[in-house]
Parts: sequence; C-alpha cells; structure tokens
Amino acid sequence: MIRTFTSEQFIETFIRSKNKAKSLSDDTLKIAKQVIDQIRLQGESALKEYVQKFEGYLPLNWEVTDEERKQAWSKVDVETITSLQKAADNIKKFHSKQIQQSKIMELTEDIIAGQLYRPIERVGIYVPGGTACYPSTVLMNAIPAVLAGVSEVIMTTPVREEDSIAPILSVAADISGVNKIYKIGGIQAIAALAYGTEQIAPVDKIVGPGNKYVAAAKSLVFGDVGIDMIAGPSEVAIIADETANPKYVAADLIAQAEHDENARTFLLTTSEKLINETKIEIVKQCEKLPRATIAKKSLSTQSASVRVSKIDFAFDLVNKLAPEHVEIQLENPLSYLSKVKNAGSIFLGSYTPEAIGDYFGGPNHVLPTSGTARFSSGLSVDDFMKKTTYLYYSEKALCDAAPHVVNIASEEKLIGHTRAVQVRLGKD
Ligand SMILES: NC(=O)c1ccc[n+]([C@@H]2O[C@H](COP(=O)([O-])OP(=O)(O)OC[C@H]3O[C@@H](n4cnc5c(N)ncnc54)[C@H](O)[C@@H]3O)[C@@H](O)[C@H]2O)c1
Ligand SMILES: N[C@H](CO)Cc1c[nH]c[nH+]1
Ligand SMILES: [Zn+2]
Repeated sequence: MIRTFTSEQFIETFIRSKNKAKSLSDDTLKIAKQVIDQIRLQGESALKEYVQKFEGYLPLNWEVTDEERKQAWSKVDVETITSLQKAADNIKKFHSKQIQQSKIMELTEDIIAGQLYRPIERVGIYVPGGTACYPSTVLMNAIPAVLAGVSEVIMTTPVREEDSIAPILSVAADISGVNKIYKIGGIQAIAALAYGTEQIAPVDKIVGPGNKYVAAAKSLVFGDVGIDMIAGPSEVAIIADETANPKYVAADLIAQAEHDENARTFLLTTSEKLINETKIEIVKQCEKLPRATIAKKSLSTQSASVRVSKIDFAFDLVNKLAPEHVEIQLENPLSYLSKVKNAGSIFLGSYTPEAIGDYFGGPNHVLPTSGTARFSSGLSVDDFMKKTTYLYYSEKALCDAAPHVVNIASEEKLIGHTRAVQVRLGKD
C-alpha cells in the first residue's frame, strides 16, 4: 500500500537518496560491455551467439520481410488499426509544429551568418518487446524522426519464438513510415545498430526506451553514436486538493505503477481525506488488475503520499523531484501551469489522465525520468535534427575585425591564429 510521508521524509527518501544512487549497476554495465565488445569485434557471428543466448531463439533473417509486413495487417483487428491511425494523426499534428527552419542572418552588408537545420541521416529506434508490447512507442519514436526528414528510420525489437515480431508493432511501423524492421532486442540490438555487422549498416543515432540492459548498452555506445536519453522507470506525481476524485487519482497512480515494480508514483495534496480515500480506491482497483503484482510492488515500495499545508508546497516538492509526468487535479488547472518548473510533461485537470498522453493526445511519451527533467526534455523533432552554423566575411569585414581577433589570440598565445587573419590583410 502507498505510504504517507512528511515533506522532509519525502525529500530524503525520493530526492536526496535517488540523486546519490547510481542509475545503472556495475554488473549490468559489465554484461553490456562484454556483448558490445564482442559484436563490435566479430560482427555477425557474435550477434547470432548473443541473440541465441538471450532470446533462446535465432530468427531466420534479421529483417522483417515486405511480405511479413504485409501479412501483419491481416493479423490486427480493424478497430485497433483505426485507433493507431487516429493516434498517429494527433502525434503528427503536434510534432509538425516543432519543425524549425534554417536561419540566415545578414548581420551587416559584409557579414552573413546562419544556421542550417538538417536531419540526421540514419536513426535506429529501439522498441521494447520483453515483458510487454508497445505499439505506442513505435509511433512516438518514429513519427518525429520521419517528420524531421531522416533518410532511414530503422526499428528493432526482440524476436518472438515463432521467428516474428508482434504484428501490431509492424503495423504501427508502417503507419509511422519506418523503413526497416529488425528482429533483434536487448544489448545485441544496440551494439548492431551502433557499430554495424556484415548484414546491418550502422546508424548515426539510437532512440527509444528499454530495460536496464538496453539502457546500459545505450550509455556505452554514446559518443560513437548519438542517443536520446537513458530512461529510468516511469514516474507520475499528482498534485490534488479536496476537489479531486479519489477514483481518478488512484486509477492514475495504478496506471503508472503497472509499468514496472520500480515505477515511482506520488500523490501530493492538501487533503488528508483524499489520501485516505485514494488508498481505499487503490486496494479496490488493484483487485481487477491483471498486472496487480507489479503495481502493488511499485505502490508499496517506490511510492508516497504527502500531505502539505499549502498547495504551493506541493509544487515546490514537484520542482525538486523533477518527475517524468505531473498531473494537476485542481480547479482551474491551467492557472497553475507556470508553477511547474521541472517536469517531462504536464497533464491538466481531472479529465486529462496521463494515459491519454501515453497513447493519443499528441505530445511525446518518451520523457526524462529520475530528476533529469531539471536539464532535459522529452523526445521531439529536434532530437532527429542537427544544427550547423555558417559564416561569411568580406575582406572589409575581416579588416575591421582583425585587431580584435589578434588581441584575443595573442592573449591565448596562439600566434598561428593571429597569422591566419593577418596573412589575408598583407600584414605578415
Ligand atoms: N519511457 C517510455 O516511454 C517507455 C515506453 C515503453 C516501455 N518502457 C519501459 O521499457 C522497459 C521494457 O523492458 P522489457 O524487458 O519489457 O523489454 P526490452 O525489449 O527492453 O528488453 C528485453 C531484452 O532484454 C534482454 N535481456 C533480458 N534479460 C537479460 C539478461 N539477463 N542479460 C542480458 N540481456 C537480457 C533480452 O535481449 C531481451 O530481448 C520497461 O522498463 C518499460 O517500463 C518505457
Ligand atoms: N507511460 C510510459 C512512459 O512513462 C509510456 C507508455 C507506453 N505505453 C503505455 N505507457
Ligand atoms: Zn504508461
């Protein structure tokens, strides 16, 4: 059962100690490094060995064929396909507003500066496929990549025993515009995407969530390829007062808790009554929950309710926590928006459960966790773009700037730099 903490206990238990803890264990990193090193050195043969070892099964081909992709459509019911298409439309609409244009600035008659905004060429998208199947994650990762203009969007997800992937993942990939799908999961997938093998061409960036092995592998290949973030367990913090409905609050805490035993869910409220009624509701709602064991573990070990004397104190706690999701279940929720300084995504009012954002609303569901919303943001079109600046100086402009460049370069004792300017002005 969710436990009640004082504000101080909450800060100590969920903020200070979390900041001190290392997010990835040495053991997990060691396993990931070993697999990556072998695949990097030996390519295909090591990839096959590790897929067999960790999945207990080797697919006939890495890539899902066009025929398999076509057949997948007949294996998913029409209503679900329609829902995926509607969700994809919303996600496209939202993310298309994020697209930025290249900029050119004529700073003076003799100086032009600018910034080119261009897509990354090849992107790998990891879609988890261990304990659950996430078509929504396909949409959330692939749609912004396609909108950015990425030339090749390559999705990878663990193979299932019948040499296939879940048909709904293939359909979601088609809806989103994914070019290739590989049946590879875990560390092996990240290594193959990062360094390539005889059959798999390497990518420039890898995005997408996954378990601790996937996260460890992404952290190790970072630098050789780009990554989006290291996502930790899911989180929600609900700010509510006595006007909130305990049924809704309980349902939203459970929705997040059912993801993972380590998911973190918090209720921050001015109302003792809401805490008590939410606890009763949680017990009731868990009775009919297929993933009750996971949810109960998360709710009893990683979660908290906190009673604050003023609602502003709840916002202070949220800003210290910087959670993945914040729900504001207060009257006039929009008026509180500016109080949230650190969060991945905010859900306003009693009729905006986080679940609407997970699947359908439009904003991305791949969000910073574990306090990283203090300095980072959810996945967006920008994650698939590079910015390259450029500069043009005429001879006159260089002549005007030369004394300043020479002054600074001389202080840095980089005489080669001063010469690079002076030689053009006949002063060398
Ligand atoms: N933040 C988000 O947007 C979001 C969305 C969907 C899922 N998720 C999270 O992604 C995670 C998915 O995890 P999952 O396990 O279901 O799928 P996964 O695909 O991330 O991991 C499965 C793979 O892990 C590897 N593996 C398993 N045990 C191993 C071991 N002992 N040693 C080495 N490799 C091993 C296997 O290769 C397997 O294919 C969950 O934590 C879920 O909450 C997050
Ligand atoms: N809530 C998850 C991110 O924390 C995303 C998700 C996918 N499917 C359902 N939920
Ligand atoms: Zn979710």
